[in-house]
Amino acid sequence: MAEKLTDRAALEPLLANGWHSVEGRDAIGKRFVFRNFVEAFGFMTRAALWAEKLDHHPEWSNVYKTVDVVLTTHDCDGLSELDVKLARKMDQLAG
Ligand SMILES: C[C@H](O)[C@H](O)[C@H]1CNC2=NC(N)=NC(=O)C2=N1
Repeated sequence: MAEKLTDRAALEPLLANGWHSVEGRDAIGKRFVFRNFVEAFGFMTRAALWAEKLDHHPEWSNVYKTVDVVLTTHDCDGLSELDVKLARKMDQLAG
C-alpha cells in the first residue's frame, strides 16, 4: 500500500519541468504535445508498460498529438512516491 508523499520538495523539479498541481486534488498533471499521433501513441504505449511494471497507472487522455496526464495515488487518496517516479519516467520517455 502506497503512503502519502511527505517530502513535498520532491515535487519541485517536476513543477519546474511542466507539471502543475491539479486544482482541488492532491494530484499533478502535465500536457505532452508530440509531432503527430504516432509519436503520442508511441509514448502512451511505452508509458503503459512502465505503469504496469510500477503497478501504478495514470489518468490520461489523448486527442491527436496531445496527451493529458494526471497522476495521483488512489490507494492513499493523494500523491505518493510512485507518482514522482512515474512522472520522471514519463518525462524521460517523452524525451
Ligand atoms: C492492487 C493494485 O496494486 C492497486 O490497485 C494499484 C494499481 N494502480 C494504481 N494506480 C494509481 N494511480 N493509484 C493506485 O492507488 C493504484 N493502485
